Amino acid sequence: MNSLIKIRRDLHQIPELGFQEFKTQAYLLNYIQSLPQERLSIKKWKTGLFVKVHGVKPGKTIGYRTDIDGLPITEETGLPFSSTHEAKMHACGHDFHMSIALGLLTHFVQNPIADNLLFIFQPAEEGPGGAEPMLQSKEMQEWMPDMIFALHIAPEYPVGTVAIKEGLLFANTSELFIDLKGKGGHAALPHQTNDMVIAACALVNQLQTIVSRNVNPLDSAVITIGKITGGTVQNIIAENARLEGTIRTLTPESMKKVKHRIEAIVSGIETGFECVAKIDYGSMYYQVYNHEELTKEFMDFLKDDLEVQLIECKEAMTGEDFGYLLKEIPGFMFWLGVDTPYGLHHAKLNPNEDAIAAAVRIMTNYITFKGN
Ligand SMILES: CC(=O)N[C@@H](CCC[C@H](N)C(=O)O)C(=O)O
Repeated sequence: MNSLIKIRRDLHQIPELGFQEFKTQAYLLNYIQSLPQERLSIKKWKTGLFVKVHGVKPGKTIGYRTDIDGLPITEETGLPFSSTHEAKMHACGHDFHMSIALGLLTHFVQNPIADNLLFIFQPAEEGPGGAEPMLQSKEMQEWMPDMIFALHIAPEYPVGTVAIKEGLLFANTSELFIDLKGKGGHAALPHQTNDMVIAACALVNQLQTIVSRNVNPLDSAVITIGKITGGTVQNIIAENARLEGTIRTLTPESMKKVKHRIEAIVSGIETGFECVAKIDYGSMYYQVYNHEELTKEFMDFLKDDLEVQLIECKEAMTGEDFGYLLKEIPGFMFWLGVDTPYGLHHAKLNPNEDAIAAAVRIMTNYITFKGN
């Protein structure tokens, strides 16, 4: 078996949630320390890593970032190398992203280029967000790259596909948690209570009017409530309910507007249902905005590559805290085709492993071109 596929399968078996990536960090470190060390400098940052490959005649530093965390999903792929961590899964391709980064790192340790390379192994992309604090860290400030690249697997495209666009690629995101507190009581005596199951249902419905009635139809936004909890048993009226969701917008300005509307609607629910509500926006990610010139240059570079199918894609409502790095450092992210029927965040996601070698080849060529 190809060694990067073995690495991917090893990592696939040990998914860990944001800032708990202890085994993942140890695995990455163990592998990186097994490479020739002459050109390497390594710094740990929380559960992540910064790894610098010193160039032979450095003029600049090229950054490459991978995320390393998994999701709270129970895997249903039935693969022999399924997750060994209960209710956790690499269902967003971060096992692929890490293997590709290690493939690049291995290549450039063995075949150094003129410029320095900085590999960033970033925790907590799925939440609460590792990119922004990593960017602010003294470790990164000392090794700040001049440009930075990353990729994300895309189930819908065949292997060999690179899908990218200049400018906005991924949305602005904000988590959304709303706690409702009313007055519980006997199921047969509703007039003595303020039922938070009813309030939560009304709130979910009213939240849907924001996208349909407050956002310009030529703009776009998403409000998804992914989880509702409330109540205790079937014959007690619920005193508490909690909605958990996420907001996606195409601009930071629309995010402000959507939040303003959420606050107005929640305040109406408080009045209408005589309850108390608390909104918490959790973690927020800045949009992924690809640097125009570098993206165009990358696309031109790929046009001569007969093994790559280049697609100029549309922006997506997915979020990525890589956006914080792109806000400060020129660079881009692209979608990498992995050809599989189940989407990101699905318990049956099973990407085609041929995409690992394809990505390593593409990015080895591009980084070599940029760094010599
Ligand atoms: C690529 C991808 O799927 N990213 C996640 C980022 C999650 C951000 C945050 N936890 C949220 O839910 O708002 C996504 O869900 O798009």
